[in-house]
Amino acid sequence: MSLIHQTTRLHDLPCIQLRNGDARAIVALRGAQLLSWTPAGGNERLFLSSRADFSAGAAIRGGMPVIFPQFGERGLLRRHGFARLLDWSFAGIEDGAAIFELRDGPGTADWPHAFACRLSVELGIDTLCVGLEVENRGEQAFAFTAALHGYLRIGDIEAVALEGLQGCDYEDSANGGTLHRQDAHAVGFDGEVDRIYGDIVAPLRLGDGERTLGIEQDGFGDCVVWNPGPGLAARLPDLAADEWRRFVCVEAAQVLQPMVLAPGARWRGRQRLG
Ligand SMILES: O=P(O)(O)OC[C@H]1O[C@H](O)[C@H](O)[C@@H](O)[C@@H]1O
Repeated sequence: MSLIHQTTRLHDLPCIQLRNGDARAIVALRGAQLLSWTPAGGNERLFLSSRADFSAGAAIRGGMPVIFPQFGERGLLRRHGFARLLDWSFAGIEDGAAIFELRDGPGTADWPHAFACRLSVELGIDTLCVGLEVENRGEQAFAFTAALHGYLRIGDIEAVALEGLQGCDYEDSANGGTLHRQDAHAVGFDGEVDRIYGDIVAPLRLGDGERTLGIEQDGFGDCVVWNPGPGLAARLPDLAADEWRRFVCVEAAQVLQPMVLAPGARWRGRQRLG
């Protein structure tokens, strides 16, 4: 099978729809943000909020936002950086993957560096592999943090277990950044969970009692696990009541150690779901 693409619109945003056999994915040019992924013969695997704000300048709640060059509030830029808010260009299909590009320009002036980002989306029959490449095109080194902030659709949060993190240390962002070790075999979700796990090596498995999803990453050193729980969810205007029960974010991330790129250097990270 080979990857077929066509332009489309979703929520009034220009998008690229990808097909490989019966597998489908939709990527908005805004943010190069995956909004939908359906493996062949399966159901939608990404969560997109029914109250997502698709207007210009807003961050879309759901899918897979690309976070660059700043994760969260770890720097002077706006929260989670600018990459998820800007229009990327579609560069076509290369080696079986759809390629999206973002370069420095007027929308990135707050971060005074020359760079090129390439996001690759490889749609398999029942897998999805998303890669982020960052190139320093300037004369000075720069540092960045980044993440593929996927909202993974689940049946119900109560039955969810995330395996593969046992023994990993994590920063607990929901509790003042305190440091802990994951002792339990699986991460469960009982209230707000917002953690940055470091030194990820093993593949992860997200199970919701009905199906499981394998999650692998390379290049990215960390994994952010987030669900807002009922308390924080009630304060998020772009999430409907109880929608927090329908997703878990398992984000391939480079956060704890910002990546430093010398002039001309490139970094690559990717996450594989399936
Ligand atoms: O609401 P957003 O800006 O999209 O951020 C959503 C979430 O992103 C990450 O997962 C962070 O770890 C969380 O602290 C944050 O709440």
